[in-house]
Amino acid sequence: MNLLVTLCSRKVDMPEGMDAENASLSQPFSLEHYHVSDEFGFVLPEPLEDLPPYYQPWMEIARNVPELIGSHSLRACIQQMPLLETDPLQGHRELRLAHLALSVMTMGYVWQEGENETVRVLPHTLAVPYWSVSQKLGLPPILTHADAVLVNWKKTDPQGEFNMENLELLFTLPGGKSVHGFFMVTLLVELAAVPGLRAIPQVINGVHQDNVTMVTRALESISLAIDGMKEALKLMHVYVEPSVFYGIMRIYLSGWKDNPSMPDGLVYESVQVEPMEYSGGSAAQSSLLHCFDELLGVKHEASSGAFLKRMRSHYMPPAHARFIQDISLSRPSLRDFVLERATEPLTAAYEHCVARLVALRNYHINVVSRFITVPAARAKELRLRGDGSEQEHRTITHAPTALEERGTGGSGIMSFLKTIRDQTRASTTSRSGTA
Ligand code: HEM
Repeated sequence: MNLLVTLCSRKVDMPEGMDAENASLSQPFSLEHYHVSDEFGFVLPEPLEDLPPYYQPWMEIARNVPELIGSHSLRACIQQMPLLETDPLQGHRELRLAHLALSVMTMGYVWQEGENETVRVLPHTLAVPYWSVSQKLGLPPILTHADAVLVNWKKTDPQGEFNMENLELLFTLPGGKSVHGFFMVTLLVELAAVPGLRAIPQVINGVHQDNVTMVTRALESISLAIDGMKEALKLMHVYVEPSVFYGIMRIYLSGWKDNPSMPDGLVYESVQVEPMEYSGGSAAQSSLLHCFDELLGVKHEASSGAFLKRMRSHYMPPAHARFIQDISLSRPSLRDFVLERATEPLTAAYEHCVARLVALRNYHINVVSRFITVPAARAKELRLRGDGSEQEHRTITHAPTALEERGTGGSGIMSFLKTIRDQTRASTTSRSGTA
């Protein structure tokens, strides 16, 4: 078999006006080629903490979004902000920090007064540079997982470990400690996956070299990494308060696509006259599970598959989307290789991987139930009966009703997540299924 993996990077579907690189090349499959770090995976290594002094007007507002929302003055501050050029921004890291700062301001601007007093127009002082930076990066002009998690961190002690006590957010949103918990636990899930990402080239190159042992070992590493992701996800229960997530934070993560509170979308002033629609931030935009799905040959059902494809095409850094794409195009596929070789350790390693992925998705469903389904039911009950503590009233009864039953994609959350879990289970090579 050819030692070289042929990678046909197709043009990733991008929103109108955005360019994606389009490369066709032949080389062994490697992470580096896709801006995936050996040490940090999809997380941006050592993100910048500040922009040049010219951008202080942005940074001062972006760093104080929760306070300015609290005093109902964020919108006024943004309207008075000077219109800054984006040409002075140098390189990928400055652009990513600028996108994050502009994203945090935008979410605050739109949702400052909750779901009933939304806006139709994002002022040009924010919309024009935001659109420009988004185009340069190939990201949408809304807060994404790539902003809120992948670049929104620093270590308190640079020599210290990656743990919750040693991680700080660069920018935050209303919700206090739970915002830190939510984004940093998600960051730890990304980091836990890194050994699994490092094993992906070994699987693909191993299949091409017809090296059963290499593929088997790499699959075992991926299983361990998926278990590590699940362990990290458990920290959500320690660091995030469900009522705060549901009642305070969630609206700031929601978008203006399929959202009844903003049925027409949002006009980006001086960018385009017609309103535009974008989905809110979600870890469905993380590249991790997309990679493992493509590697293992998980086939999603039409509607959930379409949602995931949209997340991949429009809401991830283009290099990461190409990574996923090229995993999916690699031939022979891992699944065909496993079926064809049919050796006991290889098949067991593959089945185990699928089972671990099902277990992770099952755990995630429990998390979603605790952080969305249960508080949503409680909010409904409180609205009907009017009892409950003052604290409860301050948090969950103010949650947006438009988001009650829906995910950021507007889907019925639980049936969506269970379908994806069941399709994962169905990719097993045995008839009886696993997990
Ligand atoms: C409090 C914590 C969390 C909640 C409430 C939550 C909620 C949700 C919801 C509602 C969806 C449906 C799609 C959408 O609305 O965007 C979703 C999808 C998804 N979430 Fe989470 N999530 C949480 C944490 C995480 C974390 C830490 C990860 C891992 C990086 C993650 C990974 C995913 C993935 C990959 C999907 C797409 C469905 C799938 O592939 O199984 N979530 N999540």
